[in-house]
Amino acid sequence: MYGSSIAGMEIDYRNKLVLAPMVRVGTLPLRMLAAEYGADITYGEEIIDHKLLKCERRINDVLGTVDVVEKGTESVVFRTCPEERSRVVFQMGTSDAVRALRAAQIVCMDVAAVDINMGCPKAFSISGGMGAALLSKPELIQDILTTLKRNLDVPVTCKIRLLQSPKETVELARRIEKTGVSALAVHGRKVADRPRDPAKWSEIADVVAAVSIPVIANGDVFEYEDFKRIRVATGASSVMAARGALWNASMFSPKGKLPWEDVKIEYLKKSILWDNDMKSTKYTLKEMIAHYSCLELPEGKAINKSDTLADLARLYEEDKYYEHVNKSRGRSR
Ligand SMILES: Cc1cc2nc3c(=O)[nH]c(=O)nc-3n(C[C@H](O)[C@H](O)[C@H](O)COP(=O)(O)O)c2cc1C
Repeated sequence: MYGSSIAGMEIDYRNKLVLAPMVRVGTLPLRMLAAEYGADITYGEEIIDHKLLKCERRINDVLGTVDVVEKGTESVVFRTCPEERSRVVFQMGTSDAVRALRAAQIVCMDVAAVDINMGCPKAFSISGGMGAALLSKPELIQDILTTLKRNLDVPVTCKIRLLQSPKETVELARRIEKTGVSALAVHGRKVADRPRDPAKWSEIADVVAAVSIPVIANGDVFEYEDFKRIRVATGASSVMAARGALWNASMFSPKGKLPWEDVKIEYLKKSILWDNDMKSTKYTLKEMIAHYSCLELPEGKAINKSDTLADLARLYEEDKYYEHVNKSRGRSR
């Protein structure tokens, strides 16, 4: 059912495997695929409050989805469906409590929780006072989180990076806990760290020891076994994976990883099924190929030249599936 009330319902953040928020990657197909393999909670990509405020909510009867679409256009900013309602987390970029609340109200009836990104080190985030810029503004963090917490019926959470010293990170985590958030995700890297720098699990452990809300540990979890390793090392309630899941979403499966080529095709099929944004599908496929193979080979070049999902379906000999999906949509109209 679309938008039916789950007011007051809390996600259980204990012992969960979580798909991390990833720009351009964490759209509906990857979220559904990760959940199929075993992810319990799936974050959407970060969407900036300013962008959300230009959008309206539309029911898409053809796909069976709820679409958040830029007004006056057909540009889908966020697509979700009732099947993922109990596990999808909407992540937002913001630098202002009132704006964050107005934006969150557009999506909150269709998602399980709202998360604020306090870790993005990219220039566009920092210059807008968002993402990691918030880490040095504890009063603003408090204002944003308490405003959302008081006015939304869904759980509110945030995702931070490590500060300069474990003491500073712990102080911030304690302040965040006081706002009443339901969980805190900690990416075990500092703002200046690069993805290749090892995540500091011991500094996540310091946060876990200092707060009593569930902590979601994030950083360098690539294999199913790593979920247990990071939980043992940090004591965290739950674990979040980003790049590992982007490269091979079957990492969430207790049965072990499937060959990445198979997962790639499953991802393409989900993209077709949910009529995903072509830029998101192309980017995600290219990231998989760049990791396991090479974008300079014919496959990568062909993806670059593809303009539509139909082109990709043809490239991977999934044209029959593409036609079948489109025919059945025609019938449901
Ligand atoms: C392609 C990509 C996009 C990302 N986008 C976001 C985002 O939208 N919001 C966010 O909080 N973190 C984002 N991140 C950071 C991840 O959520 C995660 O914190 C980081 O990659 C560390 O986890 P890992 O070691 O499992 O990759 C992104 C990471 C990647 C690789």
